[in-house]
Amino acid sequence: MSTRAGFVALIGEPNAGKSTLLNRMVGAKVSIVTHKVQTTRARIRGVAMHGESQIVFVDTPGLFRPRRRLDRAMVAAAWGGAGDADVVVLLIEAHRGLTEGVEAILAKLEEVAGGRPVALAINKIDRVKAEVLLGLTEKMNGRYPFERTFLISAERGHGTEDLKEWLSTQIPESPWLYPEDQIADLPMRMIAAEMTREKLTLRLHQELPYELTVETESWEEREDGTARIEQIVYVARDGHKGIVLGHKGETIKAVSKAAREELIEFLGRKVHLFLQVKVRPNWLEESERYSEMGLDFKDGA
Ligand SMILES: Nc1nc2c(ncn2[C@@H]2O[C@H](COP(=O)(O)OP(=O)(O)OP(=O)(O)O)[C@@H](O)[C@H]2O)c(=O)[nH]1
Repeated sequence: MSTRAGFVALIGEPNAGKSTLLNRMVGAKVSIVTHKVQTTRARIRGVAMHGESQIVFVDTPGLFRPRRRLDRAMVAAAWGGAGDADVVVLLIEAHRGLTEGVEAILAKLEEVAGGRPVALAINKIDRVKAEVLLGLTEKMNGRYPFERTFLISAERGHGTEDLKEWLSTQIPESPWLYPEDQIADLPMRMIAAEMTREKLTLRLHQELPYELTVETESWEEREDGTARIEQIVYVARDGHKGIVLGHKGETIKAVSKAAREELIEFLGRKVHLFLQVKVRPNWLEESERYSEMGLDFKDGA
């Protein structure tokens, strides 16, 4: 039997459940899921195997109305991801239906898809009644010629195997793009930084400064098989530093502990994690940060 390999872009509004779906189909935690919106800042890819097919997912940042420069770069990356893909999957939320945000995506979809198959996945079906799903399926298909419609619950795993199965038939015949055991092409450093950012998000909730980023400064493989990882949490203002550190450094200590535990689980070996908090007022405007995040700066104006 011949092998297949190709790219699938997941697009949708923030919070639609893209990361959850990606995690579900890839079967490993490569994307970061939290209850906050806009957590996905990078074009994270996960690789799923289905029979002889290798499906490479491009998890795009939420498509939303861009206001700031970083936001615009994120949106450009999201659409860029869709443009490069062999198949596009539009993920919407069952209980929210055809929102303004979905309307905005539909308006651009034909152009971005450029003749490539687009599937509709209605997620969070666990939150609505069957009648609602029927109505929404009809309405959406009246608006765009979707190749297929899948009714799924990414969280519970309903319908996600069918979607994966279908995707595996839509990608072209090709040698595999990644070694079978490689679950993500995202550099480990970036995954580690995202883990710390997730812990900060969970710990700080509403207090979390939006202008916050985590970078892995150094990653040293030691002879005893452990890894020594240094990360810097960048905040935009002095006042934010205190929030991230917490009283007597409690917050950053707890974050560091939680992130380290997750890293140990992920890597399956011992890790020493060191976090530092630094103020960098202009990080949002620094172009090299954008390229580190896989975002294209030139679209920002
Ligand atoms: N009830 C229900 N909740 C879900 C389902 N799938 C995802 N969620 C929840 O929806 C929220 C958003 O999920 P994410 O996977 O982070 O969404 P996302 O689209 O990646 O969001 P961004 O990264 O912000 O673009 C999380 O709280 C999930 O637990 C589902 O099938 N049912």
